[in-house]
Amino acid sequence: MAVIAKNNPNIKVTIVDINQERINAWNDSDTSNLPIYEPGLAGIVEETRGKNLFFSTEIDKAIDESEMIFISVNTPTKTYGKGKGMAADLKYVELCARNIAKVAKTDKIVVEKSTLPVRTAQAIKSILDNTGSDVNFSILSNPEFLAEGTAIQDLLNPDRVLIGGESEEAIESLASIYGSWVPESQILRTNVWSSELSKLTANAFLAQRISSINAISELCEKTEANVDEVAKAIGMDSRIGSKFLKSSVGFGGSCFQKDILNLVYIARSYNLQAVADYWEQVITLNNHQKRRFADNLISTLYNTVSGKKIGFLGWAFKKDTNDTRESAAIYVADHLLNEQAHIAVYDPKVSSVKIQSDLNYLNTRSEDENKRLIEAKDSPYEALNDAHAVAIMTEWDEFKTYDWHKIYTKMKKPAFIFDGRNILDQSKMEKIGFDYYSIGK
Ligand SMILES: NC(=O)c1ccc[n+]([C@@H]2O[C@H](COP(=O)([O-])OP(=O)(O)OC[C@H]3O[C@@H](n4cnc5c(N)ncnc54)[C@H](O)[C@@H]3O)[C@@H](O)[C@H]2O)c1
Ligand SMILES: O=c1ccn([C@@H]2O[C@H](COP(=O)(O)OP(=O)(O)O[C@H]3O[C@H](CO)[C@@H](O)[C@H](O)[C@H]3O)[C@@H](O)[C@H]2O)c(=O)[nH]1
Repeated sequence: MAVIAKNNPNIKVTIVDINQERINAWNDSDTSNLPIYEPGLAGIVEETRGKNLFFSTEIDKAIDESEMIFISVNTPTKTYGKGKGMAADLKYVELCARNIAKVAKTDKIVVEKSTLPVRTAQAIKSILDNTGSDVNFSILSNPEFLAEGTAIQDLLNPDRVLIGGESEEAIESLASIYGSWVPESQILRTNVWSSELSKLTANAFLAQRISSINAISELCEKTEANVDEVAKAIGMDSRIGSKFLKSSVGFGGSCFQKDILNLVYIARSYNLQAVADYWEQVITLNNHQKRRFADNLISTLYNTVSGKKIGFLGWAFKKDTNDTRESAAIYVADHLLNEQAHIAVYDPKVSSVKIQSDLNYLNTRSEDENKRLIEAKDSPYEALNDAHAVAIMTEWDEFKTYDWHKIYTKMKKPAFIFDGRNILDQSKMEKIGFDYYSIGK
């Protein structure tokens, strides 16, 4: 919405949320307090806020005043009832639709911006069309393809913008907003169902590439092949392409797992078992990769980490974000804590409170125990002081620039590095004296 506001000074954009604390943070005059850390975002908020970009909790007022409404609320995996652990929970989307139906007195274009199961537009339409009033609603699907950490660049230069809908007038109205900065050839129009399904499919394909290269990484470790060399060799085939082939401790983030589980659930609900089984393997392999990383660490440390200090570099699910949702670090830490390890974490953007709440959410042990076993440190050197091993969980660039000689001298010997992101130079680390382990080598 900030990027839309920046590129359309004549359009008033109001972001409304039920969460007062979040809205307050978005309105904070010190932009370092914005709730999301995303390179380039604070500058755009500063440029547009109070001019044509507004943040508020007055939801009904914003609905009343708007001609176009983007539903962008969360669609997490269900934690209860039918489809628990698989289906997307659409209650927040439905609440929005009901709120719009209740408040709207003039015609509206309603845009599905949240990631939704294919055919959700039908449910939204049914709610909006049964209000008894003569207000007309046009529903569009306009999935979001930005990746966190590069969101602003992705939005300013999107590979494509996808708009699915029936009403040509509504489609062109939304297309003209993007048209102020996106070339016309990159604005794709489809039917609603193709648009909804394309979003789930795009995420499934992207995640599948990571699970595919991660599956090969395990084979590399057995055969003296090097996964980075294999990725480079296959990526130079233009049919395969070089992007998204970086082997890692496992993908995280709020989207991939949730959207694939949702895809699997939809396939099963149509009784397409082979299709569902196929995509489910992407998640199975990802869970295996996270577990394998933790198990390797334990077995290398002479089969026990009990009472040992393990330093974690990184907690976010990828670099350049403060988002930790589904981060591999959470699951690796949980496994090591079950083995009574002590963990000290340094992440440049993640707070100690967040780390504790991520672990408490898993409900594996008491909050007090989590507090006792894992702590966040303000500097990497503190986190690694006296540690038996370093686990690199996020690929923050600054990790490469540390004084690794100094870190080595302060660690217990033998000093181990488990590089879950393959970011350090193996020969340099070995020369310093580290026992260095990475993924797929
Ligand atoms: N995060 C991403 O990078 C990304 C990228 C593409 C698509 N998506 C999709 O966008 C959607 C939102 O994701 P997110 O990461 O921003 O989630 P989020 O949980 O960070 O934010 C959702 C916000 O919606 C608010 N909300 C919930 N119900 C509301 C209501 N009835 N009225 C007003 N506000 C309400 C919540 O308070 C919260 O602040 C999801 O469907 C997700 O799959 C996210
Ligand atoms: O080669 C790679 C690329 C990514 N990752 C990991 O995969 C996860 C997801 O990364 P990324 O896709 O870059 O970030 P997200 O913000 O989760 O973005 C994905 O999910 C969004 C939400 O649906 C979509 O909009 C984006 O297009 C899609 O890339 C992270 O843990 C990465 O570290 C790898 O391990 N290897």
